[in-house]
Amino acid sequence: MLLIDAGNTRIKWAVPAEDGTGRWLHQGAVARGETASLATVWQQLGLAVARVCVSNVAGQALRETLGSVLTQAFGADVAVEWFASVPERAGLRNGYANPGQLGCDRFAAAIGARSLFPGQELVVATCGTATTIDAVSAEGVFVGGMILPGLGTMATSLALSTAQLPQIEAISPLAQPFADNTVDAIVSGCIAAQAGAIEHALDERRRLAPGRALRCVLAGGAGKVLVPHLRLGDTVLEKVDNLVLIGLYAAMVYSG
Ligand SMILES: Nc1ncnc2c1ncn2[C@@H]1O[C@H](COP(=O)(O)OP(=O)(O)OP(=O)(O)O)[C@@H](O)[C@H]1O
Ligand SMILES: CC(C)(CO)[C@@H](O)C(=O)NCCC(=O)O
Ligand SMILES: [K+]
Repeated sequence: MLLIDAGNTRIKWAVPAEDGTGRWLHQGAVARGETASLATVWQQLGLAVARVCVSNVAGQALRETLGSVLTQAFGADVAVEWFASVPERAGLRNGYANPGQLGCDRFAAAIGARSLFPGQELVVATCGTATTIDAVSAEGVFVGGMILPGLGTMATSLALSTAQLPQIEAISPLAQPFADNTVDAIVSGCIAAQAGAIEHALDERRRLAPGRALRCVLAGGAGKVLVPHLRLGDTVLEKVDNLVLIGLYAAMVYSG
């Protein structure tokens, strides 16, 4: 089995072990523009892949490229499931008014979070190109969520929209919130916006589902930058890598 998380910036993939442990035998990631290089990567691993499950939020052109890369690597007979947001899957009910409108990576991430923390009240924050902060109830309902620019996207939008603000090369942890230079001030502002949105979402969820122990599941590349800045009170933080891939795996092996 091959699992693929095609995001707007990067394509992440993994091959799970067949022993049901959810351990990865192989994994990798490429920039979206390098999708074609995956054919050689996969061929060189000599994988015998019968089934592929893809979460793609990067559009139709990427879907076509990925489709032909999969055919090139594994032959025309390989069974590809294009994972989609549906009203219910793997024990998770989709609370979107129009279930198909929900990004399939968010649906997969929620299934993944629930497979790791079953029966728990969850707020799932995924920090990629966009940041999404979603509520998943203890009963297994994707309640709904928030979408905001991701950490890098926020910083880049400032550089693009202003004369004097530079593009930030790498966001490193900050010593102090009130910075004494431009780069650190941008970083501090964007981190505060991201961390503040997550804290706000947790507050709202505590208000709407009072008296329930809440877990904050944090995923995505920018998550590690945010960890030291999050004020969570008694909410337990669970930092998880590859949450979308974990969710695709859980959906593929689910037997309700
Ligand atoms: N050390 C870091 N410094 C700055 N930004 C970072 C850092 N680590 C991650 N990011 C930011 O995190 C985001 C990348 O996270 P991640 O790798 O999970 O997403 P992605 O795979 O690129 O996104 P997508 O799934 O949307 O394709 C980008 O917005 C990037 O700018
Ligand atoms: C929000 C993103 C970009 C996060 O990757 C993706 O889930 C997406 O394109 N979603 C579609 C819109 C929605 O989820 O409501
Ligand atoms: K768009």
